[in-house]
Amino acid sequence: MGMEEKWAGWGSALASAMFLWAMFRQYFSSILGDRLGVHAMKLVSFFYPYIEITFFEYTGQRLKRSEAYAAVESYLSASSCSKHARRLKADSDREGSGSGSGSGSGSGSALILAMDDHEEVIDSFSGAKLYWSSQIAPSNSNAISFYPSPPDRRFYRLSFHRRHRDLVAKSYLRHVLDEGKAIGLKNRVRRLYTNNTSYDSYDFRKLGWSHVNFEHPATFETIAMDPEKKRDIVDDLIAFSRGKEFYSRVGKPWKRGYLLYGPPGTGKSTMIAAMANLLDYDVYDLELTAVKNNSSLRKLLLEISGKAIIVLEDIDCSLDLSGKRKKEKEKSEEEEKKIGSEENTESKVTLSGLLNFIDGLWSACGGERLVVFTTNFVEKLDPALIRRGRMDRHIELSYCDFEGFKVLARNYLGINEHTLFEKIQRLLEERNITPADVAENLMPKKVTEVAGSVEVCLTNLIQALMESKLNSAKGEEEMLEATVAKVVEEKESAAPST
Ligand SMILES: Nc1ncnc2c1ncn2[C@@H]1O[C@H](COP(=O)(O)OP(=O)(O)OP(=O)(O)O)[C@@H](O)[C@H]1O
Ligand SMILES: [Mg+2]
Repeated sequence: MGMEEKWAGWGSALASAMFLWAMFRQYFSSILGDRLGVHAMKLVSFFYPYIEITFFEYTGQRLKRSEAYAAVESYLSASSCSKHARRLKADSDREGSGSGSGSGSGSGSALILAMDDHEEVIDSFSGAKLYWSSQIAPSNSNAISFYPSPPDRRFYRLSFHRRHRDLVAKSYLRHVLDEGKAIGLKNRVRRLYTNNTSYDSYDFRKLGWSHVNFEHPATFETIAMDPEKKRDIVDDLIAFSRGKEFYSRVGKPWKRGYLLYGPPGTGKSTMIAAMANLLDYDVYDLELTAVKNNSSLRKLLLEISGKAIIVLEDIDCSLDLSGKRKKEKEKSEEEEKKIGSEENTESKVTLSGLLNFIDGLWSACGGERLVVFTTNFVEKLDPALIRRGRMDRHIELSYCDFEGFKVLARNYLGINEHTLFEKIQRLLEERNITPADVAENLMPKKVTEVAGSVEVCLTNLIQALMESKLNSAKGEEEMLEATVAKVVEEKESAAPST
């Protein structure tokens, strides 16, 4: 009798035994049944001495992709065992894992190869053979429903002989997870995320964030600002990114808040990009007006990984957060009445929801995150929102000074000095011009402009400076505006109400 026939014989005998067991269990007492169950399992394990471990892609309430699954995926994509896989999936930018890459070229466009569904590979570790398969379990919802049926569940299954149990539990799994995480981190393509307009609670694959690869070239070297201030910010950021132990020692979640404020065009958004490039973090650009309510905001927060900068741009315009919390309460009571009306698609995120997002209990999930607010009008913000501890650093980005100009001249024109610098320095001391305007004037306007282009650019800048507002004149203008506003307000409040 051949080996295959022998196995087939055993297989059918086992199947008959299982069938008889099922019949038996149905008709005899549970106590007897349970005892027999133990013996039946022993019998099965005698003929099938393999142990299986399953790693599902989404676990628990499916809020978050499993880190173990992502690590296994990266490990299998990069490990030598996957070279024997016949069917692979190729993608240049897959969801969530920062997975291992098989091959590819160019930053951000690495082609990621992973085992296709129902593919099997064999790994070996300390003399043991480990069998990995990637599988997909179809959703078993047959009910006809108005909502989309739950999606299929992907998982990896590891099988090994029971004699390797200790080896797998004590060292192999640790090895896979550590290697997988390291590979994932190394091949990570940094991403810029933005939140979708609605969070689909019926399909967890429609996650709250969509992304593109993050490709902003800004660095701290190219930012025009006071060099000492710049050094201070860079040091602070680096200390934060290395501060895991410090934060756990002092009992603080590993996160830090930055408030960047200043007039338009002074480099707030550019600084966020430079921060991401310095620390190698992903950027989550949160559009608050697209978040339905506080609970959606929490779900979004849960999907944010570590090593991330959460950005809320123009926070003063995002929501009506400027009012005091009392006003906010009145407003939300009013809005609560509107709940249920279909036309009411406005965001119902409240100030307290946002405060919880920044430093509530949930905010500690994930770790290693920066929260950055930007605004043009810092005075409009509720003090609770920007108090130290929430926004740990307040950084003012202001009009271009001579030091800033020198950085831009070096970046744009490749020069460290010029005879026109003195005049420009004098003008910069007298007048307000944003770094964005300086940069625009230093940009060559023609492709062919080579000889004399430095003079042309610097003369353009001098011209722009002459046309810009005087510092003092601006100050006076602002004071005048403020006084007029105050008088009007006083008059209105003094007028008898009708
Ligand atoms: N400090 C700076 N250093 C270098 N370049 C700058 C700086 N500030 C502005 N720029 C240039 O000006 C452009 C606009 O700057 P940016 O978008 O960062 O301004 P912002 O402060 O975010 O403005 P807004 O308040 O309108 O959002 C950038 O593309 C950048 O090239
Ligand atoms: Mg901006």
